[in-house]
Amino acid sequence: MADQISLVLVVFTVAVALLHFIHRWWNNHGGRKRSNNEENQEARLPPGSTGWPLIGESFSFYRSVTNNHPRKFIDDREKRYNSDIFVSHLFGRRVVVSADPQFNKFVLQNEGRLFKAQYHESFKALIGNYGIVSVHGDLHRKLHGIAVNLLRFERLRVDFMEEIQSLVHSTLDRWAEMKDIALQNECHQMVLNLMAKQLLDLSPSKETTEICGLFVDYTNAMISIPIKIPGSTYAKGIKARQLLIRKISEMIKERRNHPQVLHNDLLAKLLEEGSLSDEIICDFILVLLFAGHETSSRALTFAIKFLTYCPEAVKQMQKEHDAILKIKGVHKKLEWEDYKSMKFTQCVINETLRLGNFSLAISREATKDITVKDYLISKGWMILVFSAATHLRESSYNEAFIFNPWRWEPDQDVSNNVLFTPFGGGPRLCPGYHLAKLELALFLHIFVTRFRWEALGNDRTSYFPLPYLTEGFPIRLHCRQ
Ligand code: HEM
Repeated sequence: MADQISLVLVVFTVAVALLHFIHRWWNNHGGRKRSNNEENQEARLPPGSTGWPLIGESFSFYRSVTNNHPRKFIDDREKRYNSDIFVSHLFGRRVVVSADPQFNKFVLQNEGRLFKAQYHESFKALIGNYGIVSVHGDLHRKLHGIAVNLLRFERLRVDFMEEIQSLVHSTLDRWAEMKDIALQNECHQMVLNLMAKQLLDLSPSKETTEICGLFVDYTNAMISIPIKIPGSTYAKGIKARQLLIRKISEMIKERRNHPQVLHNDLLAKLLEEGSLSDEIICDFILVLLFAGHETSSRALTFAIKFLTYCPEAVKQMQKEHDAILKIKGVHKKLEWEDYKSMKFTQCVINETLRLGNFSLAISREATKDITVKDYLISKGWMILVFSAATHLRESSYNEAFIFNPWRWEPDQDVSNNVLFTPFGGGPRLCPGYHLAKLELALFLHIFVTRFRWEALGNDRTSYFPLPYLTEGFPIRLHCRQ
């Protein structure tokens, strides 16, 4: 027995020593030295570690972003290296992680010149050849311009204001009957219905529920291990993409065959444009559907979650919105001026976007060698623009982990705030920026004027791969009056 224990101890010690040796060798040779630069340039890489072979520092990163504290990964390394730009190795790639707001802004502004959005082939297979997020150059400029134009202020004012309110009201009628709802799922379906209506003129029906189901598979595949074997999450996502593209493509054919039937939606405007092929339109619509509902629906859920634990903010919201209702009358739809008058609501929205971090980090690839703070980032390196780190930095936001909408009262105009970038920046700045804020404001108006509510149980936040509440945030609704 003693012999066996000794043998186990020896094997264990040798294994630990071996792993330690591999770890050191990887950091000294594997991770750093594979840069295409000479020795003197290597020395100027940002500080950092490429962690363990293959897995790198993925586990520490994963633990941090799934544990309610997405800054921990950054905090630990900032302390260790005394730098907010450092090297790491995440999910199979060596990366430069940046929590430096000025450098982050520089990276996003220089998209297409010094950096480019670059995604793995498996992701591109889901997005399509012409999905706006993965195209570059002239085609990107054209598609981005079309998206900005389709979602600009004037369009929102005319085409979206009324529709959003009707859909939110009819959804909340249903919620009022249900009383207990799983808010996260419900918001997901509601925002998908909104996008389906605005993009494809589809009213809530069996078809939109089916599309929502396909989107679950599609979204899961975006964040899965990309193995395309029958039954795998990734394979299901590819299948969902095919079905979704087929649906959009059939709608395009139908519209081309029956031009006399008029539709007031974004697909109609894309067809009027006349310069895009059907394949481009299909990929474009699919990405808009995806980008437009995955982020906004989470923002709606988180806004209610944050408010739930901040009764003072709920009181102030109700005061603001009850006053608007009193002037308008209960049955009249809100107009643009009413939306613009929601001052405290804008603070709640900013704070929700800051604390919710619906786009935790944005990745880019360096297309040239770049020097920053005396560090050299070589061409081909991936850069992780960690906007959440800036949003949750104590030195920028006092008690950064506390929901405090009043912090935005002195300065609600965030357009030039380099510390606050929930919608990214530069040539890929989110074109749905204004729509998302409008959806949030109108939803909050209708929700707080119609309901009081309470949370049913405790929920935990995970930020990976997209922020979500682990229990789906079940709530009980009570009609006000
Ligand atoms: C709270 C809601 C939203 C947040 C936090 C958000 C965030 C972002 C961010 C950070 C980016 C930049 C990604 C990058 O630089 O790689 C982006 C891009 C994009 N967003 Fe949004 N978004 C939201 C809502 C929407 C909505 C409602 C739509 C459309 C209906 C939309 C459509 C897009 C599109 C098409 C892109 C790609 C732009 C490009 O690559 O040129 N987003 N979004």
